[in-house]
Amino acid sequence: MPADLDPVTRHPKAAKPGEPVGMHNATCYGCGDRSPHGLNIVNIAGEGFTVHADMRVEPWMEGGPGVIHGGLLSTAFDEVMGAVPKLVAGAAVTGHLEIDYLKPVPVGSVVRIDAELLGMKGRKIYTKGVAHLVDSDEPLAISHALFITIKGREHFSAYVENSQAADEYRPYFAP
Ligand SMILES: CCCCCCCC/C=C\CCCCCCCC(=O)SCCNC(=O)CCNC(=O)[C@H](O)C(C)(C)COP(=O)(O)OP(=O)(O)OC[C@H]1O[C@@H](n2cnc3c(N)ncnc32)[C@H](O)[C@@H]1OP(=O)(O)O
Repeated sequence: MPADLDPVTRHPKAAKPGEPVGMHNATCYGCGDRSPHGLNIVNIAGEGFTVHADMRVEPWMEGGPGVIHGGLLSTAFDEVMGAVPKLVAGAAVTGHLEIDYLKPVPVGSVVRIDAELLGMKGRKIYTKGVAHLVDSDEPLAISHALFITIKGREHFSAYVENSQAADEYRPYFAP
């Protein structure tokens, strides 16, 4: 992370502490409420530049016997940490995501991910996430991720026809 970070302020339209951060997209696998096989994560804005979300570890999320699949946990990190840019900048996509898995996360538990802004430089937004059980502060996994701000229309215009919601998006992407 660069030493000469930019000053950051909360976006005037950002969710207030305790409010849900808006979905990326209704058909987003992470947060969409119209993603039939998705995680349906609800990101909640916190104080400062933080976001958190709880996720019940369902049997279909299993990797090793009785514990969550690591790739699925990485999706949850990507989703919750990916909501942090919405507090400060708007649309952004993941450029880099890394995870240290410290302890298994049991099927049947409720895992909480706490995400925070570490800093911003130009289009680059540096974040950290910690996964723990809702009733414990012991970290089970720690993630660092870099998000890059984008212009949504430009970034997705070549792909929007692949969307489950292409019919609804088409008018917004019309030249
Ligand atoms: C009316 C309109 C309606 C619009 C509706 C839109 C609604 C939806 C809105 C938002 C949806 C968000 C959904 C989030 C879902 C959860 C998060 C995900 O899963 S996202 C999916 C996975 N990620 C990707 O698919 C990215 C694929 N990568 C790219 O597209 C490009 O590489 C991109 C955009 C990340 C950067 O490309 P460049 O050409 O724009 O910019 P460059 O110059 O390469 O990078 C900018 C700066 O970032 C650094 N950078 C880029 N990637 C880096 C990396 N991997 N590591 C370190 N630095 C990196 C570069 O070195 C550069 O730094 P220096 O400004 O020069 O200092």
